[in-house]
Amino acid sequence: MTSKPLFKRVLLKASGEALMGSQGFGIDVAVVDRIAADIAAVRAMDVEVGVVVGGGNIFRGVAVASKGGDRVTGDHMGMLATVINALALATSLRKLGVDTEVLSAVSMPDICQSFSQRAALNHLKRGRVVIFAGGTGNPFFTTDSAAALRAAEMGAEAILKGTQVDGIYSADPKKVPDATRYDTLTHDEVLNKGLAVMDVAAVALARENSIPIIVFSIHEEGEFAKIMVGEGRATIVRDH
Ligand SMILES: Nc1ncnc2c1ncn2[C@@H]1O[C@H](COP(=O)(O)OP(=O)(O)OP(=O)(O)O)[C@@H](O)[C@H]1O
Ligand SMILES: O=c1ccn([C@@H]2O[C@H](COP(=O)(O)O)[C@@H](O)[C@H]2O)c(=O)[nH]1
Repeated sequence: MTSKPLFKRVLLKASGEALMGSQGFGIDVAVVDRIAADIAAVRAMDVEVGVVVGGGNIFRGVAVASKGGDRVTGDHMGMLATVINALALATSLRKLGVDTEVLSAVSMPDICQSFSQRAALNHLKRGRVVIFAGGTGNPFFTTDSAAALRAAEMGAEAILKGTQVDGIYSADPKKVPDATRYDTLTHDEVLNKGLAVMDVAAVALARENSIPIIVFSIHEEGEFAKIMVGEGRATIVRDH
């Protein structure tokens, strides 16, 4: 691929659920290795890459709350799940020779560095992939919100949401098979139409900071790099 990348610094939100592959739970190392290779390809284009990884393959706080458990404890467990995924992804990236640092919103200094904006920017400028673990560090949020927050803090030019589907549809395509797919939308349209591919707080934060959101399938090998040069299949959410 010879085209010049569209962005100098991006934030990838990598689906946690994707990491379990065809298993019902946990981490399929082959899948993590493949996603790491896709990130390495974008890094090789000299793009600075931050990554927020979800935790849906291991734990979501709402699952506890729906069974009568304590939501905050459930969310703490979900945040820990994102740290597990971040460590797995960092391991796969390092195997490929990609300099990578994990920064967690929840302090656990024996395992990884704690997040600070200053440290993160420093790592990015030195060419390291930075994986933001622990979400926002607060319950009642999701890693989509963490992605929008870290993108704003890092001055990222775009959020790339690598998820289970290849874009934003008129309804959840997993539930409504004849839902239609959008090529482009504005942040307001995503919010006003109630398109639930990303949570409201995340879309609102991206809108306030004029950060485009590009939704694509993380299951398509090489798609991340294609999108960086304006190719590939995705829905683009932007102000105009
Ligand atoms: N209008 C819509 N267009 C596209 N997908 C939608 C829409 N509404 C709901 N969805 C669903 O949203 C899902 C993405 O949500 P979510 O962020 O929870 O999953 P994820 O990317 O796997 O993240 P994680 O596992 O890290 O939480 C898609 O897989 C899709 O089924
Ligand atoms: O800022 C955050 C981010 C995440 N959580 C909890 O973690 C899980 C997993 O994240 P997903 O975005 O769903 O993949 C989430 O369901 C929350 O329980 C959080 O509390 N705060």
